[in-house]
Amino acid sequence: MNALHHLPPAAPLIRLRGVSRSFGTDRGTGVAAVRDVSLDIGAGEIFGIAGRSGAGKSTLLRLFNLLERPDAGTVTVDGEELTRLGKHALRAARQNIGMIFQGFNLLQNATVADNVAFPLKIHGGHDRAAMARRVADCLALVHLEDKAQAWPAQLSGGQRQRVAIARALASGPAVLLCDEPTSALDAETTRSILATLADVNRRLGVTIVIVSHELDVLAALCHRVAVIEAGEVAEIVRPGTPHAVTALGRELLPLFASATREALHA
Ligand SMILES: Nc1ncnc2c1ncn2[C@@H]1O[C@H](COP(=O)(O)OP(=O)(O)OP(=O)(O)O)[C@@H](O)[C@H]1O
Repeated sequence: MNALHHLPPAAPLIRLRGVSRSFGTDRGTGVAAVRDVSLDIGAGEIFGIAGRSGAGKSTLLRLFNLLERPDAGTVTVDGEELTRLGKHALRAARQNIGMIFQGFNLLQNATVADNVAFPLKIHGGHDRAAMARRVADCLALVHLEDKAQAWPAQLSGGQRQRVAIARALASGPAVLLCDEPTSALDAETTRSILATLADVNRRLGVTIVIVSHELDVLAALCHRVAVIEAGEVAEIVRPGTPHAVTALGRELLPLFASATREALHA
């Protein structure tokens, strides 16, 4: 189904047009992981990506910042068509797109503060005082001011993911991509990470795209959720959708009424 039926009314911050990505096609055993996906995601939206294992969720997410290069189609973020950019310009454009992962991906040999400062150091242009202020602001946003000098190994899983969120926000991105951000966490910690993401969205206006196999996580946090089947957008559901056409969509709909969602969107 073509997702253009579900465009948000405002000008989209993220626009995918006819995006496809296959793996291993040269050997004739190719997997079409993402097939001709067109999507618009509005500024300030929290957009979920659901799907069974192997449906193409992570590949689709990695196309948003060109961690995966599409074989066909265009990806535009905040007015910049990423698929047209050369290496140097793409690196600059990626400062506008933060990302967090299931495994946190922190530097183990660096303090919390140095982890958060890392993207700022890489891209340069910040003096020490400005960098220190930015790191402090980002750590305050995720309530970890007191852990600046701690090492990742001294933190809980939830605290590590909050450091990863602070690091992803350090360069002031318009977009935060989240790949299974709570899958390594217990239920209570998951709720606290969802609260942090909702807070980041509300306070900073950051547009969030989140992949999760946990439907309750997506239903609690997202304004809309795309259901991916065999690399295609099978449908897009949101609270108030009268009925869903996919099995996952039908599982999602009642979950939109959860207490966690009410708390996050109060
Ligand atoms: N680097 C790669 N090389 C070859 N095949 C790949 C690669 N990455 C993904 N695939 C294949 O593409 C398809 C989609 O994978 P993807 O990881 O995007 O799915 P997913 O929905 O995120 O799955 P899961 O929920 O299990 O993580 C799968 O068949 C997978 O095996």
